[in-house]
Amino acid sequence: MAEAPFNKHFPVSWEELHRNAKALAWRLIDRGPWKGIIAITRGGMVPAAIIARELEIRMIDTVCVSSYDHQQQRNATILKGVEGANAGDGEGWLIIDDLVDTGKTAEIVRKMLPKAHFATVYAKPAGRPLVDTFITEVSQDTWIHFPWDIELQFSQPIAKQRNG
Ligand SMILES: O=P(O)(O)OC[C@H]1O[C@H](OP(=O)(O)OP(=O)(O)O)[C@H](O)[C@@H]1O
Ligand SMILES: O=c1[nH]c(=O)c2nc[nH]c2[nH]1
Ligand SMILES: [Mg+2]
Repeated sequence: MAEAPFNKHFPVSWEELHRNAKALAWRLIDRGPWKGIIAITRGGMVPAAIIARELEIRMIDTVCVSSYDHQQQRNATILKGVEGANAGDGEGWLIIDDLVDTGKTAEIVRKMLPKAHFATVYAKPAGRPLVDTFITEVSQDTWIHFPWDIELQFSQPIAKQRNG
């Protein structure tokens, strides 16, 4: 697939992620009770852990999907489904991911668990219709940099970045 043009960059700190995942937990608590959480690996595991702590959910399983090599999207591969969780059609279950971008990953997981509630911390417009609950929307040409993918380093002044 062609490289997506990500013109904007949206770095997220651990504190921001924690705060936003907690905000998501606040939105989800009244929609429960939940039978358990299905985290979409790997990005979904971090918000899933925070939400599980806040909602006192101890039943957690994973769906293992891989679809990006950094910013390059390729065909999604399902490495593991949810056989262990006995989640049936997903009724009463919460699916957690860090974000929806094109919505490809969400589409695949929704097919596995059509009645589950799909929640993410971030959403881009193309994926937004596939999510039941999210916290922050960013534009489609924005790349979100999660805290586990980045480290502190020198940053060019904006003027230099714009002048090339
Ligand atoms: O809406 P989409 O276009 O499908 O993109 C969203 C998915 O892409 C990222 O996962 P990725 O496949 O990069 O794997 P990772 O979570 O292991 O980093 C992200 O964590 C979402 O799961
Ligand atoms: O770290 C990430 N940031 C993103 O914006 C994104 N979109 C798809 N997959 C992604 N991973
Ligand atoms: Mg992911």
